[in-house]
Amino acid sequence: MGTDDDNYDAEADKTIMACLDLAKPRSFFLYAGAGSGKTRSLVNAIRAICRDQGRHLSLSGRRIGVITYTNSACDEIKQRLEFDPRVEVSTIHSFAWSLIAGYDTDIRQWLDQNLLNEIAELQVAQAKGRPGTKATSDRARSIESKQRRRASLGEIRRFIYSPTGDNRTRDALSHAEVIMMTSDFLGTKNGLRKLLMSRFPILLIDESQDTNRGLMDALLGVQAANQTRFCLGLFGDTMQRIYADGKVGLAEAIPPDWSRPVKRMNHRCPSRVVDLINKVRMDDDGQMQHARSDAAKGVVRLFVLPETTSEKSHAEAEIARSMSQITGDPDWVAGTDAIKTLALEHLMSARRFGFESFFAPLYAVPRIRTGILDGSGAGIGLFTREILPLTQALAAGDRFASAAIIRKSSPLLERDQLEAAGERQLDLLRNAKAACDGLHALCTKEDSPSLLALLNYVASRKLFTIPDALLPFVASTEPDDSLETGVGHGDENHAHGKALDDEEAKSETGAWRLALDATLDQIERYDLYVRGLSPFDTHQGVKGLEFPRVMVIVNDEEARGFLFSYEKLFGAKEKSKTDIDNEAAGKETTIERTRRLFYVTCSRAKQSLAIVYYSSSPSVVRDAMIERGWFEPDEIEIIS
Ligand SMILES: Nc1ncnc2c1ncn2[C@@H]1O[C@H](COP(=O)(O)OP(=O)(O)OP(=O)(O)O)[C@@H](O)[C@H]1O
Repeated sequence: MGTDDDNYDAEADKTIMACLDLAKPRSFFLYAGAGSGKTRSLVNAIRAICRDQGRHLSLSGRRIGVITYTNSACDEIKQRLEFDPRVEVSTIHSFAWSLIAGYDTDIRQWLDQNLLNEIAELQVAQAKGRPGTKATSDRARSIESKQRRRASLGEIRRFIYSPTGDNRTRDALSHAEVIMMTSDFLGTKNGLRKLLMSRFPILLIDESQDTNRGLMDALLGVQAANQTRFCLGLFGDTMQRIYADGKVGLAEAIPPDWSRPVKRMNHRCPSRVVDLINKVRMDDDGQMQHARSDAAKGVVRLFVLPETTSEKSHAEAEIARSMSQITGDPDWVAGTDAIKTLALEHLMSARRFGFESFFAPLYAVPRIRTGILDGSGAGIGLFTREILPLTQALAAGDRFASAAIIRKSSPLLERDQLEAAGERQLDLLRNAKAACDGLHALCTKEDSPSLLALLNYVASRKLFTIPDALLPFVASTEPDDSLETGVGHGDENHAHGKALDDEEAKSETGAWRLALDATLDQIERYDLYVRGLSPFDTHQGVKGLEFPRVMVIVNDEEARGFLFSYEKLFGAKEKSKTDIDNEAAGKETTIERTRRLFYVTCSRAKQSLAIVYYSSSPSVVRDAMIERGWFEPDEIEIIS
């Protein structure tokens, strides 16, 4: 049966291939449920174009553009296409930047106008606000900083966009600015539209339900004006729109002459999970999927616990044990790596995986949040890309790896230094080795040294360059041979045990002051987490991925967000007045948003799925779930 199932939706792939004709392109919209093989169709379609029309592409110097949602999806697709040079796979931000980079005059004008608009908006709010409040002083600061930035625009010759830069400079553009600018330019500048089409006659977008709506509108505009020259291929699932950025009503905005291939089979999930996600979807658009005929039945369980459960990690370990017994699958207890645990909020993962004291303070500062989440923030790289790998190489006695890190990033062995040293090069090497030995000694002396101690040691030995964000915590940058003093400097400088006032804790410097108290083992776990290599992730972060065993943690109270409410979705809490008003006005409600998120998490499971739900009213949840038919009575366990 397997092969029949493999070809169940083969018609959709044929339709797509027919659209991707460079001589006669047609745009298409492949919207289908989870696990239906959309990403697979995308990769197959590109392979087919390269095979059949690759020569034509190469001769005309054009490429197929592919936009993915995350860097890891980008790498995955590149690999599956064996890094074919005729295909350019990028995230939306790098794609946008590749179009507008170098148009510095246009960028400067846009920024100038945008800053003017932002300042005007802030001034209106300021005029209405009460004087003397915190909001007023924040706004005043923001106005000032925008005015300063505006005044300095003339001095910037070349703007940069550096998603992984450790130092933010005045010429750097933010993620949001790059996207907004590109959307505006595509809407108004004919030259840029032509450039886009001549570079990428075919542009395919994966997970397009979450593509920034401004940019999506701009691309739809380009397509509408150039139907015979430009093919836009959208892959996605409206039920999986989980970010606020995506275009609401995208399906309705697609012109009638586009092709709309259909896929109905779920190739990923066992039949019980397909059944569950079909039911979850019933109240949305009612689209149904079939499981493969060779799919296992699989297991789904709902464990409901009181919100007040104190030892949550312990309860979750017990549940994993139960799942192992229920499923007969020993991997549920084979160590956390075999399970993927999905939490609603990063802090919940940080708490469970053990990197909260490093992460929480930095994550609390909105301005630097993105960089903290993707590991690119200012100051982060010193720990994750330099100190951590070096200490690991030293601990493993891997002299080759430690030498490679030093050569790559340490100022001690920079080429200029080596050249200037002439005969004394050996001294430099000895000095670098002594600095490494000292670092190793610091790490072995304490269980796991504090980041502050490490920072000060590294600064005192000039082992790595200290990024601006961390300079306030370095007591002295003079060389210092004493390990003890190196550590001591930090303690002096650092307000140990001193509570920070609110204002300071919310600033980047205040946040670092707290985060530097964390130990190096937290960096190790944080690094695994942001690279997607830990057993934890968020409900949102696993879009597009799949895992054999999935544990979904649901806890509104711990997540403290306002965008999602599982309590309302599961019937433990009444709809609010706003929900009812939104519903009446045809606007999106919290319940709809949460339902889509729940659909995404459940549909990641390839074998078995445990939902661990901390609720204010466990028995109400059980009754509601049975009544709605999402779970059978024997699939629900209340743990008190
Ligand atoms: N026709 C097929 N035959 C066999 N396996 C398939 C087929 N299509 C997809 N699969 C497998 O099913 C799984 C899901 O495929 P894929 O990730 O492409 O789905 P998707 O539609 O992009 O999912 P999602 O929307 O959940 O991200 C993958 O393991 C893939 O290899």
